[in-house]
Amino acid sequence: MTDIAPLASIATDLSGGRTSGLRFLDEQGTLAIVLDVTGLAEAERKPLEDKLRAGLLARPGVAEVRVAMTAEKKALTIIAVGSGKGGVGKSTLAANLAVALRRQGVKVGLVDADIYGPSQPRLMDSEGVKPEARGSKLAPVPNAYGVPMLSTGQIAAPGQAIAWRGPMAGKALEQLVDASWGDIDTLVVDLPPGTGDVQLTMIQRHKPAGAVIVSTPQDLALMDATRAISLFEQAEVPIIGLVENMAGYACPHCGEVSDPFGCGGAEAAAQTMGLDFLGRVPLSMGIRLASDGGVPPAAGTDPVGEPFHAIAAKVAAWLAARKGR
Ligand SMILES: Nc1ncnc2c1ncn2[C@@H]1O[C@H](COP(=O)(O)OP(=O)(O)OP(=O)(O)O)[C@@H](O)[C@H]1O
Repeated sequence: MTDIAPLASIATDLSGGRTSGLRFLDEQGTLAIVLDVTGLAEAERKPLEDKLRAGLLARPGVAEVRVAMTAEKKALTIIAVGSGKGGVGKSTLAANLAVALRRQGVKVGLVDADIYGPSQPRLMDSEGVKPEARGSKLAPVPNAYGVPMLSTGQIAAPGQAIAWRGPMAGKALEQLVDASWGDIDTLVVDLPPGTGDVQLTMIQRHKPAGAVIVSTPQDLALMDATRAISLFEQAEVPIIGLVENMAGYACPHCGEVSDPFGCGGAEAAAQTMGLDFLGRVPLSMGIRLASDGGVPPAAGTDPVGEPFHAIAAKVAAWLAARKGR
């Protein structure tokens, strides 16, 4: 019988210490081995498995190698992006936050759980692309911005998701969050506006690490935002901070800055509530045009992307501080 110890040592070397449980299953030289692929991207796993198998098969007495791949189910850090009401730019912020975090080195994915208006496929330039199944799980759709994404818009027929209630919405969210995310460790989740079923499922089942709340500056939007904030606070989900969107409009012709929705309301509200203010994104034609064209402003070098980078830097610092705790 071939000696196991030298084979185990070869396997350790070939896999960078990821193998265990090496044993012969029969007298004919069938070898079984466990390969821990935790933290490896999907594309890295197969080559490693092949290398290990080839290395072992090259040894005398080994006729077949059965590799069992295992991976620890890692807990994803979820950042929920919410708003009190629709149309305040929550999806725009979620997309750009994800892209900007990626640029800052965070391994981030994006989940579009906005069943009333899934807009991430458009924002991330992957409209019409359906996610494939990887085993029993969905494989996130890649894009040019390095932020794999899954959207309710990709798993439901157009207009169908809006009718989802409680269990259906919960199941959809489950599929999106519990997908085959590979080496992604942080998920930005674009929630529907308000405080409905999806928010409750998100909070109860997937416990976000923190929430970013988006509001426009006017009082009514801020009142709605306050409701979204209290939902998270009641569930003990920390509020990472508040973002003021569509604040201040610079006229493309004369350059004069006006404030159609007011300005500074969200910052003042954050102060009153004892929350961090993450930043202000101006109302800008550039942001609207780039977003509708499937190019998140944070992906380019145009100055319109800068506010998103500043906000993402604060969120990244929050994530780093949380890790250090
Ligand atoms: N700062 C901005 N400047 C200009 N246009 C913006 C800005 N933020 C968002 N928009 C535009 O406003 C519209 C609504 O934005 P978005 O879809 O992000 O809002 P939302 O809060 O996610 O809405 P919903 O809840 O309906 O999904 C989009 O056309 C978007 O391009």
